[in-house]
Amino acid sequence: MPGWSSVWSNPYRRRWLLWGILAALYLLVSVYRLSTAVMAGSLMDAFGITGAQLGLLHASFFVVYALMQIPSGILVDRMGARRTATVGAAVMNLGAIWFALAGGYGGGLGGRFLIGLGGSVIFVAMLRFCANWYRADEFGTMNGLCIAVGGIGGILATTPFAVAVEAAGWRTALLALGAGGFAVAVATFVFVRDSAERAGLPQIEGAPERSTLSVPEVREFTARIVSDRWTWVAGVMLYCTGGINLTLVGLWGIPYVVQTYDVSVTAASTITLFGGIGLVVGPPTFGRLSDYLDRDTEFIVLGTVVYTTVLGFVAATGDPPLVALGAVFFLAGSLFGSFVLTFPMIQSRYDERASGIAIGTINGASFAGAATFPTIMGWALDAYWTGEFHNGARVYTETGYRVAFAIGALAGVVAVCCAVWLHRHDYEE
Ligand SMILES: N[C@@H](Cc1c[nH]cn1)C(=O)NCC(=O)O
Repeated sequence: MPGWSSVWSNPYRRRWLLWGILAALYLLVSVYRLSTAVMAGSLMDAFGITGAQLGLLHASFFVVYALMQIPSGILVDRMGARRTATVGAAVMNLGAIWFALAGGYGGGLGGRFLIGLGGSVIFVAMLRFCANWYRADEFGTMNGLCIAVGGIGGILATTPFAVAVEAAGWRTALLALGAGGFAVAVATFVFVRDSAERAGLPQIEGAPERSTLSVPEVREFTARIVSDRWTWVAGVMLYCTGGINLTLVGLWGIPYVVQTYDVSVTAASTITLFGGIGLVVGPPTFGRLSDYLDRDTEFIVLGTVVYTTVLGFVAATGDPPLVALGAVFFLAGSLFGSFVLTFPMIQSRYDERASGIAIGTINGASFAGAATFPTIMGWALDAYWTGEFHNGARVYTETGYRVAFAIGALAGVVAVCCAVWLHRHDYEE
């Protein structure tokens, strides 16, 4: 076991410690963003709100998160990962405490808005940190590991958070997370440094100091990245795949399983848990494979084809065996690991100092999908609804759910087209 002083003085060890602090912040982002599912009943009761108002409360996070991705990239490339993540973490945890103390719906919306606003900068800051502290041929693996941390957060937001809410109440559970989050924000400011040089350590071989951008450079890179056709194609692919994943795991997956298989919410949440496990396993695996084999678009094409096939399978069968459904959710989560290989790809298309803007721009697309697909799928479900209610909630038909999954498969077809374009474009370059 290396001693503390060797961890501190060795840049190859110190970077893991600092990455761990940022990862703890991102874990919290992920817990906060998916926590409404577990608190749904308590929130409706505490604020006296309808399902639609609860949906808006949940979606408000994704709207602000998506809109903030390009500004987050700009902040990270201008101010550095440490300062951006510290401010973001303070705002996010202030939002959580605000939410926990809210007396009504307006206060709750304000708190959730602040959680989304502050949380939106953490992931991009963490990747920018990785770009400075890890070599280019380690970046795919680090990118996958970062996404996996989000997957762990998604898992913690299910049964473990439900147990905490049950034991202490939603307000106390959120207050505890907010207080813990503030402590991590302080640790970020005190310990994290933007590069080995800034930490007073020898440079990491192959990861040179990447200085921040000037204001004219920010303008120039933002304009170039946003007007690049490659950005749009990768963005549409992430919009379709990330948006559908987050919608299935975060919203419609559980009602689908409960109503189609007549099982409890707890049992149904095991199925969506498979999606979270997939997100923990897939991204580091694809990232490692991509770094090792020096391949990316091949995995992306394969990933989109399998993704579309499994969603199409549910649409075609309607009620496949639960084991098969678990496999579908697991695959959907894991294959996201192939889609986010676009992050290291876009990073390498531009000056390394603009990696925050580059990654932020396409990362926003998944969350734009997460803000729109719930409504699109909701329309399909409503269109086939027969008027049945259970405990005040609409009971949708199997046909409605099949159409919703067909929308997912259709989005998958669009993603396949984008992936093929990216592959051919990569080949021609
Ligand atoms: N964790 C993904 C989103 C996702 C896709 N499927 C399930 N979750 C992601 O895009 N992470 C980046 C981030 O900003 O959180």
